[in-house]
Amino acid sequence: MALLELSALQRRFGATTAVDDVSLLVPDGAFLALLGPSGCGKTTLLRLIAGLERPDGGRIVIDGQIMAAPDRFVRPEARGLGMVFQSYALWPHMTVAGNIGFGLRLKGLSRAQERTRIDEALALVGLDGMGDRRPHQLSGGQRQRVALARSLALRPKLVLLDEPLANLDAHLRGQMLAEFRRLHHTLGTGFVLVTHDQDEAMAVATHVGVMNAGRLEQLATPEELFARPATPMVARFVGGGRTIPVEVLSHGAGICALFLQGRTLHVAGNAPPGPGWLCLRPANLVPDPEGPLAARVTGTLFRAGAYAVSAELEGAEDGGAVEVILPRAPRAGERLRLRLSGGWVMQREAAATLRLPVTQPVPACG
Ligand SMILES: Nc1ncnc2c1ncn2[C@@H]1O[C@H](COP(=O)(O)OP(=O)(O)OP(=O)(O)O)[C@@H](O)[C@H]1O
Repeated sequence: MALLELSALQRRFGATTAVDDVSLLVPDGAFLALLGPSGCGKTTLLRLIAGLERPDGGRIVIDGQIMAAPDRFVRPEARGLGMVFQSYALWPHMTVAGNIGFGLRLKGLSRAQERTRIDEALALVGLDGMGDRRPHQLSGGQRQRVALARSLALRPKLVLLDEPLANLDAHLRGQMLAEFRRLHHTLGTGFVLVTHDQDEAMAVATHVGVMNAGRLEQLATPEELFARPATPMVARFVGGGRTIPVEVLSHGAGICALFLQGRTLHVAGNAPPGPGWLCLRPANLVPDPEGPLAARVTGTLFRAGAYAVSAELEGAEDGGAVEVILPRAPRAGERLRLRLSGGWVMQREAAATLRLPVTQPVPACG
């Protein structure tokens, strides 16, 4: 059964359409990350799923149950979901156990059952024995774990995470990401994570939905997003990608022949002959003195032990901006020779019609 099914979902605020005709279907046990630039509508979409916003149109089905439709609206507390927010939203005057137990009160459990659920939830997030502390006696990372334990204690079918790591430092963020992944594997609970950090999304998600101006541009596995972006926006947004205008000469068996810098190159793609975009990520351009392409260095940043070099492919229609990773610092204006070790070609016109069929389930990845 599908974990989450959204059909033609709409949410408007005055003249702004925050969520614009979004349809998607994710399978049971998926970890969905909603990714996109600020203001693209990802938080509104999460709030619609949670029941904190009412849609202006469309339908939300969670685990086979209609939660919102033109004639139906299930209240947030009746949706059986867990929610973890950036702010943690813990009660400061209650102990950790009290905070976790608060949501359990409505479940009609006995004191002993409640205690067992609290202890189980604390153990799940690695906070055994901390039930008597108050939130101010915990670190930021520990508070985030309490917020997570509180939602897991309810044994929800789906946990919604709204930028839950935004207040943590890089080290703690890494730890919590590993924790989310572990919990997802061990519990089999579905997760929906809202983030603007693509490394975060790619690290934990089985499926990533990229949003732009209220619309869903693509829903795919992280690997698919990298290898086969559906729209120019996804190509540019994910993984430091750049798009170069090219002329596609022919297309067959998933390979496009294209014309660039006076040469014919063969690159994976789905574009018919005519104007196309060559989508390149830094890893697709390899320095090679015999390489067929030439580019001029325009800037350099030292990053993660290597040089992230901005360059311009010679002769490209729109300046040909690309990024290349070099093991040495290049000279300003240096002419680099490069070869392609990957890339993706898409049609330049009518890119919107190239959207992948997001209403179809995407196979779960390992
Ligand atoms: N309650 C509201 N009233 C009016 N406009 C709103 C409201 N909530 C969101 N919006 C608008 O809807 C659009 C989408 O906002 P949303 O918060 O969903 O984006 P986001 O992708 O989560 O952004 P960010 O990453 O900055 O949090 C924005 O233009 C925002 O200004």
